[in-house]
Amino acid sequence: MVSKVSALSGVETLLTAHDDPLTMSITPPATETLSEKTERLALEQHAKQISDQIDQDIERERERERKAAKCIKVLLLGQSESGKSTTLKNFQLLYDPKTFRSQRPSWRAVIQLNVVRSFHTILEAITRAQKHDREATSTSPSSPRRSPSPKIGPIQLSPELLETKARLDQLVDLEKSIVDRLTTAGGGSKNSDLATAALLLAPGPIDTTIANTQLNESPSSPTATLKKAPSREVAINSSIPWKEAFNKLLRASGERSSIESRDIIDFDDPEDPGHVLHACSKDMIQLWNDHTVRHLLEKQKVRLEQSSGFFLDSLDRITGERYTPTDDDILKARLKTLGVSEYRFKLKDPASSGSLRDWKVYDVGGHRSQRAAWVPYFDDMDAIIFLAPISCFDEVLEEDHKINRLEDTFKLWTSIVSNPLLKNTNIILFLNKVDILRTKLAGGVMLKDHVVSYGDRPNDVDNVTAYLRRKFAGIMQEKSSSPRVFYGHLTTVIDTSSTNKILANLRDMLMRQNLQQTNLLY
Ligand SMILES: Nc1nc2c(ncn2[C@@H]2O[C@H](COP(=O)(O)OP(=O)(O)OP(=O)(O)O)[C@@H](O)[C@H]2O)c(=O)[nH]1
Ligand SMILES: [Mg+2]
Repeated sequence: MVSKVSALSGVETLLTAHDDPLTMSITPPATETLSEKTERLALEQHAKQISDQIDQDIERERERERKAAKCIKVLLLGQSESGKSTTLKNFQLLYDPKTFRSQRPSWRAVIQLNVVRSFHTILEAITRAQKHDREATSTSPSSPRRSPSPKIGPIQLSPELLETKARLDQLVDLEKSIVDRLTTAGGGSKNSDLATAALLLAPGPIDTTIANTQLNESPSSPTATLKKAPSREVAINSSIPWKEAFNKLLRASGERSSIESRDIIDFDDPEDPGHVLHACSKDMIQLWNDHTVRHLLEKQKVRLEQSSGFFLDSLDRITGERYTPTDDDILKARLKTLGVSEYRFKLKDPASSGSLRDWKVYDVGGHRSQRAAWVPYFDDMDAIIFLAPISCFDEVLEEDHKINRLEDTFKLWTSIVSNPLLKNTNIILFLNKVDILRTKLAGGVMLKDHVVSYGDRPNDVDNVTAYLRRKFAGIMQEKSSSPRVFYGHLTTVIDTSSTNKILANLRDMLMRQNLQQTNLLY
């Protein structure tokens, strides 16, 4: 039997079941007088008002929760090696340090790989110099056309140096084994997570021809010498949680259950590349500090100090027996991104009494072949952080040696600010790698040789950054798909303290905007 009761409205009370206990308990007595009835109806009216108020409060609270739950989304964009993944690491270190630090063992392997690759480059440079040396001595003076390239020239390589080099040749094999270890824990496919984790070698062999270390001409300046980016890199398919998989694997092999990274790193594992690195430590340090080696690298324009994943100034520490990466090491580690990956954080919202707000930060691969994957993420972003590596004004794209990296960045910036899908999205520019820019300018590399319009302005960091900043702002003003405020920051995203301040300001701005949009703040 059905009984429908509107308990708080006496007038509208509908009784269909006179024997229902609840109905009977609220039915007015038959002897009710007029004044009793008036008093009862007034009470019921008052109760209804309270009930309605409660309903409204509940509904408002639900609405607030619904709106507050709207997550803030940030997309990191920029060309390859602009610093997107490093910016993401800063987010993680700032807002999810526990997860960041639990990933130390995987980053340790990447850092070892970076070190070994740097040595691979040095060994190749020495081989090139040897080849030139041989060519120089075998060339007869009567055939001047075959004289060695003036860019390299004969360099006297001592027998000791060549012996050191021969001992370090084993690092090339170590490189392969570290990649294997990162992918399938030693080459097998026992661990299915890692078997599919696919740390990939980007296509193209290491190109060691002398011509590539010399002339690549910038379209903006026919006389400019451009630095060739390394042509082979290890990349990660970001759709797979490789760090977690790698940690899991190490835990399994070490039969450890703790998630503390120091416990996970199994220093006694005979397969750990750390043993070979430690055994080679003295030779590595000696080779890197050798004057002849530095000289031939300089002659071949191999500037490892300015390249990604440079750790050679910390060899002593990194080749130590029980090396564990620091936070700074992890920020400097280089692993190319493939695909798009989403990272979630919960951040305290200072504007709403410290309640937690979900954030999603998307990191994408910046290589040209990866850029088509960006577009589906343009919808519904609160902000884009665009990374412009301004130190790269004298470099070419790894994927196309005819294209200057700064020119590519300007083109990308133009296409992002003018994209109609992004007209409601905040765009924040990071003019990144200011530290490298400073070193380059101090070393005499002239911006005007690559950006003709710079003219005879002083070649120092203040003037150069102000000029580039104006250029980016000008493009935004001219091309933007909607009126926008230009947010431009000079950054060195491997420097956590300065980057954290910028990210904290960004966080506050986005939280405030998000609240304004949901009409809760005002
Ligand atoms: N010295 C210096 N190095 C930086 C800076 N920003 C990033 N790096 C380094 O540059 C390298 C490339 O940075 P990533 O963050 O991997 O670049 P990315 O934009 O994610 O590159 P892709 O994944 O290929 O798209 C890493 O080794 C970083 O540590 C900076 O401001 N200064
Ligand atoms: Mg990346």
